[in-house]
Amino acid sequence: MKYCSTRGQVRDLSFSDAVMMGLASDGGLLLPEQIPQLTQPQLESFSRLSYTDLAYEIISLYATDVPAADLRRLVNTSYASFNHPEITPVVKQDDVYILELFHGPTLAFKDVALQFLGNLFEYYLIRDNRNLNIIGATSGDTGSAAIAGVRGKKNINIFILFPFGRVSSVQEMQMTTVTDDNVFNVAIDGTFDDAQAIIKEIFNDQQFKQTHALGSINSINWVRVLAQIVYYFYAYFRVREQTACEQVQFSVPTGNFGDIFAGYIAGKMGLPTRRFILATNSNNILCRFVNEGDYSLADVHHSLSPSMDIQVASNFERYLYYLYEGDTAAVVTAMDRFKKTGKITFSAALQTKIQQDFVAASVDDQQTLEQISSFYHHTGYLLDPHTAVGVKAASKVGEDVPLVCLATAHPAKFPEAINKAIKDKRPPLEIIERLRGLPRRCERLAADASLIKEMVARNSSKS
Ligand SMILES: Cc1ncc(COP(=O)(O)O)c(C=O)c1O
Ligand SMILES: N[C@@H](CCOP(=O)(O)O)C(=O)O
Repeated sequence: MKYCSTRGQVRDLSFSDAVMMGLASDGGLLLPEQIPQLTQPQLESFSRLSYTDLAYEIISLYATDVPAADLRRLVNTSYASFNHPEITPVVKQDDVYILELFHGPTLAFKDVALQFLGNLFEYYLIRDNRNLNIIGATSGDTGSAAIAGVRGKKNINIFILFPFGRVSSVQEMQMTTVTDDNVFNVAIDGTFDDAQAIIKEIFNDQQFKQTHALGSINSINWVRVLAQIVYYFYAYFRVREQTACEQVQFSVPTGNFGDIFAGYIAGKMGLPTRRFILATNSNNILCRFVNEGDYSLADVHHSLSPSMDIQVASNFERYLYYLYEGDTAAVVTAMDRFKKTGKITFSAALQTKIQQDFVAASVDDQQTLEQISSFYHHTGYLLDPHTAVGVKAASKVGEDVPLVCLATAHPAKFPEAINKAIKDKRPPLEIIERLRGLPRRCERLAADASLIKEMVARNSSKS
């Protein structure tokens, strides 16, 4: 399998080179040159596999230059850190299938890919005897999952930027209580979008990137998307066992468009699914894109589902590549226009195509709180605010097939929102309680790429 950029200037990369390149050197995002199509017998044989075996089979279709025995070991090691034997179990609550993606070390879906990516990085670094400086942006969950994926690993430094005061207290504690020498937490004065823009700006300085051996853990990195494809298949097989359904529908709470894009790729591989439900909070740029063909920037709102407080959705560019049928010049024109004007509009014909892939709804904070509360009182099951956005959106635009809602985080990560939804309800968890009172390390900086570069340069030789 070879990889190419959405912007057309990079092609023919191996999987390993794509992993290490992160952001494509022409400023685009990397994608596989073809998407493998699963045959019916393959689907049937995959349906009987455990999560880790399924992950191995799917990842091996894309990671074609990693020797089979090494890949199997990497996959097995990555999912051994999960606290549920099924890794991503599906539980039925009322008439909704909840795909629980929060059984990893930091209690969010990010662990599914970042445990694997951390191990993959370590594998390459040992093999090639080199160092890596990871830089990443987080609105709360990617940061702690990435840190958990690489902490204690030799030859790696990690620098994580998060928006000051905009992540939940638990998310901040999960990051800043990791005081290992190779972990650098930076609270920036700005939004997640500012943090992500800084990361892309630094990656686009090719000389700095080479000199300091930069690596990416955000969904900029194809591996993030790849590892997330697996659980869409896993969930479909579990629901099919219970319902004998031909198709399911997934509702995906969305911010950076990475998770739902993984589902979209699964669909292209042959997953029997209806249109994906794209669920946003009040930061609804993606919802407007689907419903009105209007992808235009607005201010970032601070919501009760803070990990989705995003306007500039990184993986949107990957979807554009398919929407424009691989026309990289059209992708470049659209991305340039967005950079200059903050807006891309889509013709009626393109809107029809978009609406064949997605339906969308946006859910405000009040509706999120009501959804958490009503679901809890009806079923006894506590939804985190992001998951609640997905469940509520599905009630607005879902179709008449079994519904799988992605539970992207554990409610214990968002005590403020839970407490607002259900008076006096606190979902304490031992692994979080243990962090309280631990020493913390975090630097606060202005949202300025040059300050982050200085920090990386100052520390990069220490790995
Ligand atoms: C808990 C949670 N749910 C949903 C999302 C949205 O996922 P994506 O950014 O891949 O669209 C995020 C952040 O990315 C998150 O942390
Ligand atoms: N919601 C994310 C934002 C970063 O997205 P990513 O999927 O590109 O890493 C977070 O929790 O940090």
